[in-house]
Amino acid sequence: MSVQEKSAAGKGAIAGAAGGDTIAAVSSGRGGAVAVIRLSGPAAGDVVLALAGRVPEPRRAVLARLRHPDSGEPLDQGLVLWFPAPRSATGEDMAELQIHGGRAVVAAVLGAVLAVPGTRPAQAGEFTRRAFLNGRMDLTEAEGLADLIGAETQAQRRLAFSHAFGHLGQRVEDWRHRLVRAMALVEAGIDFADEDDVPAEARALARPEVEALQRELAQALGDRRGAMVREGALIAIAGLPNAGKSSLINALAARDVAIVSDEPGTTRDLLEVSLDLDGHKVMLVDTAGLREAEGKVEAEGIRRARARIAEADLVLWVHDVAAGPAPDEAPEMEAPAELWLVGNKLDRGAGGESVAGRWAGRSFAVSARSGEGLDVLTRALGGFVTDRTAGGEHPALIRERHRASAAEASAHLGAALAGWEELDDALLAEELRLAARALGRMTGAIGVDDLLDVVFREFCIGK
Ligand SMILES: Nc1nc2c(ncn2[C@@H]2O[C@H](COP(=O)(O)OP(=O)(O)OP(=O)(O)O)[C@@H](O)[C@H]2O)c(=O)[nH]1
Repeated sequence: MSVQEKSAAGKGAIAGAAGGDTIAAVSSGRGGAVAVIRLSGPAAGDVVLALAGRVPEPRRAVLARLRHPDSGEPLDQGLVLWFPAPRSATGEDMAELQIHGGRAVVAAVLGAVLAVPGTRPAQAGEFTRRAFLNGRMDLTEAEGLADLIGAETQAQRRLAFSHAFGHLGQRVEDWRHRLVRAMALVEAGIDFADEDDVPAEARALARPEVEALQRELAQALGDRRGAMVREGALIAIAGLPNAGKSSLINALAARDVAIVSDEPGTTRDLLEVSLDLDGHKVMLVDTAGLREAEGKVEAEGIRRARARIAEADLVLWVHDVAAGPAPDEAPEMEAPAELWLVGNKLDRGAGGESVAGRWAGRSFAVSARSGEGLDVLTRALGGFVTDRTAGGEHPALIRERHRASAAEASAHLGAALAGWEELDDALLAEELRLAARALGRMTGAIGVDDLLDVVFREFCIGK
């Protein structure tokens, strides 16, 4: 079979879901010794034939000299891989050229690839978009892949990995299938309305399943672990002016990121630093000293600080041990999720005294200046994030998009359950259908054209 015939056969199998162009891009990062050029689309085989002189056996790396298709000039020697449709990452004919990573080599080979008719440069995320359109992955897997590529910490990598390889998608599809079964039962009431005993019985059978789904959705919505791993646990550093908040952040971040000065009220705005703490992403937020503001700017800083403290997973209340005994509790604060006391400036005062009351077991003594006590605090922070993100199954919902879909589904299930006895069959079935639709949008099984640009623009070119 010629390459063209092979390509045509492959294209038939995938019903041309992503259009007829063949896309090409450098998929490896800059500056490596080896560069990878990927191709996807019906002309991928033509390109390999034109540059390498032959198309290798599927999925076998073959060393080949690559020439310009027009001039015949040798450009480089490298490995060529051929993945005919539909067993390829995108579901289309694909090829990969592994060549030397030099700038001129890459430019020459990519130029030669794009000289073959029917090829064009790929847009960001276009390979993955084609994989989605050809049914090789669902939308949550595509998002997981974006997160896997962007993962900065090991916890993010682990979460993204399970997400990229179907964990979330399977759970959502399971919910949706159960919901569709419940809906079929309710609809049986519509179809057999003239048979007296069917409607009531079918409804009664569907109800426990809908209740169970509602419970599972509520539990998934209440689980913040996914967001905490992906976006980082938010740790706010609060305290009176001059307590050493900025110095503590600098010491924890081991770099000078916050302005440190001995003039109270220096931190007028919020400064956020992202850290990798024991493999977990943590966002440290330096908040303006909470006190009666002297100026408008400082007042605004304090307002923002309070808002951020209210959303924090943990607040470290920094206290200057040289300024007197630790307060019994943090002054002027709405109760945050969790509050620890950090007695700072240990180098200047006693300070290490045990603290009772609400701080017991959650107080630390450090010196941001000398570094004393910081190792204990850092370990405790790592332990806090590990505790909050570990355990049980992988979180079901990771992004805001997932939460919004799940919340929408849950609202429809709530409406269905609230009206279970009164609603007529058609209205009840409609609530269940809308809930199933909201879940379907999460995996991309249903009506997501409007979402694709948003999801795939996160990717880099070549992925
Ligand atoms: N001796 C000593 N001085 C410290 C320590 N930490 C901070 N300081 C000093 O305390 C002063 C205030 O420190 P900052 O880090 O700016 O305090 P802040 O809480 O961020 O202050 P505001 O921005 O005004 O709210 C500076 O002069 C620091 O050098 C410490 O551990 N020991």
